[in-house]
Amino acid sequence: MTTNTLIPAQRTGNPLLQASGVTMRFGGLTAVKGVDFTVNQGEIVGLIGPNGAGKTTFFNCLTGLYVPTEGTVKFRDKVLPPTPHKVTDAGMARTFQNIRLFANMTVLENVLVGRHTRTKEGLFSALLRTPGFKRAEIASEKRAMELLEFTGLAHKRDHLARNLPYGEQRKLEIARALASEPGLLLLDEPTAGMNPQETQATQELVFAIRDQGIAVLVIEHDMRFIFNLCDRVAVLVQGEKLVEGTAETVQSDERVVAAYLGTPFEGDPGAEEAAEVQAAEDAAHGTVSDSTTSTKEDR
Ligand SMILES: Nc1ncnc2c1ncn2[C@@H]1O[C@H](COP(=O)(O)OP(=O)(O)OP(=O)(O)O)[C@@H](O)[C@H]1O
Repeated sequence: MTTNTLIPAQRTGNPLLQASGVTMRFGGLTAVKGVDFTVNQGEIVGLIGPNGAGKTTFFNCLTGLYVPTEGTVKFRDKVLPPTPHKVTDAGMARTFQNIRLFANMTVLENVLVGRHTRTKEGLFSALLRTPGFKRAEIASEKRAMELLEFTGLAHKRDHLARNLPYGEQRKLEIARALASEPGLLLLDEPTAGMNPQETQATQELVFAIRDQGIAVLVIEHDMRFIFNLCDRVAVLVQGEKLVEGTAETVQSDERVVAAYLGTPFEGDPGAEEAAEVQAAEDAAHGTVSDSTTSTKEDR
């Protein structure tokens, strides 16, 4: 991976993204409830939680896809504009849970599309192919090639996106997001469907991105990936932030284990269920068994 083409890291630790009291309701359902959340410059932060916990909804609130029902999201101390396009202009870029590439465009063209927020030339100069437009076009292509080298895709520049293997499509999504020169990159399940080698490569890529001074916020179900990668992890459960801290803090928190696995079992596995079945059978046959009186508290 070539990393020397990008700007060196400036890791100051200042707040970059600040969400305060973010709530998102869909009709009667509150998907995200009063979440406070910060990403500092130079950090890799993870957002985890069981299925349906509200992670993607929260992401969508951060990236302008949804306007939160309550609360504010600030990026570099300014309240974020409420549309994805303006959020990208402001310096936040994202990838999606389901890959969204232009399948029939080449790898290079996909990255060039990602550059459009950073080029000032308008439609008029593009149609007339003014000198200014040509200069901007050359600069854009140079930058796009740097990003393809950085993500290890330079040799595939002329391949159609749809012909790339799955892992490379995910990398291309990241290259395209980086093309908007973000200060913060948001990754929604970047390793979904990847094999262990691809997951490892993604981990290295995310570290390299952070080393270029870009903060990263990542949603992921792969716990090993998250705990290896992140400086800090926040856990959402039923729309609320349950715990936030280092990998060690989160891993050792019993509430997190309970949220993922259900309440920890006490007693003999299956004993309570067996007692219920026995009681039902006894009731059906008009008999009484000792097991009917056995409860978890008794044991
Ligand atoms: N557009 C929507 N309209 C109505 N309900 C929604 C909408 N989007 C999400 N929800 C609901 O909000 C809750 C949170 O969903 P969300 O997709 O944010 O969870 P998640 O943590 O990202 O889940 P997963 O890990 O399965 O992707 C769920 O109950 C979901 O059904």
